[in-house]
Amino acid sequence: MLKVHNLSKNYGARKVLRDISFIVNPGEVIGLVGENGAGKSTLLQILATLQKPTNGSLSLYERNFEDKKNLRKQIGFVPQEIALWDEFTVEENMVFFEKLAWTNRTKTQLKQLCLDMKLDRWKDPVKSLSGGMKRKLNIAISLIHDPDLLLLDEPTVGIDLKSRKEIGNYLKRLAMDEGKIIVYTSHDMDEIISLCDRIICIGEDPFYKNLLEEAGKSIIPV
Ligand SMILES: Nc1ncnc2c1ncn2[C@@H]1O[C@H](COP(=O)(O)OP(=O)(O)OP(=O)(O)O)[C@@H](O)[C@H]1O
Repeated sequence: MLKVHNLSKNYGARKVLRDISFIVNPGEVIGLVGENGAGKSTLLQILATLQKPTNGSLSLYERNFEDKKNLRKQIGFVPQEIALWDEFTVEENMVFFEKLAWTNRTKTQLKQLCLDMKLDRWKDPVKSLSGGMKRKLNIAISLIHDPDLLLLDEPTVGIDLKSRKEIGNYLKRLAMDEGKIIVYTSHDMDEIISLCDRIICIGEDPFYKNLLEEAGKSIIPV
């Protein structure tokens, strides 16, 4: 279970997140929506332990977020910016990140993760991949250490519709079958509506809340 209690984040005088509290249960896919600059990436980075909140407390399965070293073993993060070794092949990238992970994986398992993400360019250098293919590889890398909490910041930008649906279904199954917690930001409301169990609306603008309520989605009050 992920618990966030009275979380705030200021950048200097700018108050980005104000007093946010919510709980996410194992097996849930949570959408994070809001206008540009609302604070979605900031919240994801705090959940990924990459930023400290100004105030508030967080825990994942009762492990406090002060315990970063152990917590990071339980968290997978796909940032907005693609972070890969361009000169290396897909295989070499997967093997490199496997060495940094805490779980040992065979090459067959690593290759299967790429195939699960609809990426079949195992022997090709990353620099020869399209933007969407690089994003698929980024998602596969985030899954290598089998995290309990998976955080994805606009992961499907540039990915074709068919692959997006397949990756979405894969993530949903991961949550349902293995109890993973998935928190996901996207500006694609159709994707959010079809993929997410519950949704957090960040920011003051009621646009997203109204739209989601009209679509009959469950909104997490923060
Ligand atoms: N490191 C930083 N230093 C100062 N201000 C920051 C920093 N990072 C983000 N901000 C500001 O915090 C606010 C929230 O930014 P954030 O990237 O979290 O928004 P977002 O909801 O993810 O936006 P988008 O939909 O455009 O990706 C913005 O006003 C941004 O300018």
